[in-house]
Amino acid sequence: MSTYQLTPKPLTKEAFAAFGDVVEAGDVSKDSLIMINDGNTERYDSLVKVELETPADTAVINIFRAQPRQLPMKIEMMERHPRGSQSFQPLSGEDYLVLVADPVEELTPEHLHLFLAKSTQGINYHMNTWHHPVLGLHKVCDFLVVDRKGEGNNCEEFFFDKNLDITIDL
Ligand SMILES: NC(=O)N[C@@H](O)C(=O)O
Ligand code: NI
Repeated sequence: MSTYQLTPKPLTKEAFAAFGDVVEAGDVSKDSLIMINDGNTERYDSLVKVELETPADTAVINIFRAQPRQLPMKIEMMERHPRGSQSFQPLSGEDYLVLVADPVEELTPEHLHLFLAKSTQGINYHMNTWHHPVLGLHKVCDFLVVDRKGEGNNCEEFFFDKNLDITIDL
């Protein structure tokens, strides 16, 4: 049995850029920030473009209510959405984990990248980015999820060899 233990890096725009976007107010380029509502409100505008495979697809807004993961946690699979992007915005005030992988067809533990996202940071997986299903921590957490609805299968899964012992922890 080969053992791999991953601990997270802090989530930053730069570190996550190959996999998607970090969605947060405050640290954005000046042209994203628009004052609206007669100066009452800061609009952090168009931080992410929702990716949809065809014009017939629709972007939908969901809420995922995730049970907290028990750590250390064994990682058995990854998934990707080939027909659209998927974003997660935390609603419950808790940090969470984000596990992504390099764009290869046969994943090995070396392709995995684990990030710790702050409770103020959302993420957007670019279309077809390998990721683990939502990894909420500490308590039941809600996430606002924007992703693609349309024809065809939009979820491909990869299962690691059962002889691999891959675990994530804080
Ligand atoms: N299956 C589903 O909608 N959830 C996953 O895509 C996920 O990333 O959590
Ligand atoms: Ni997903």
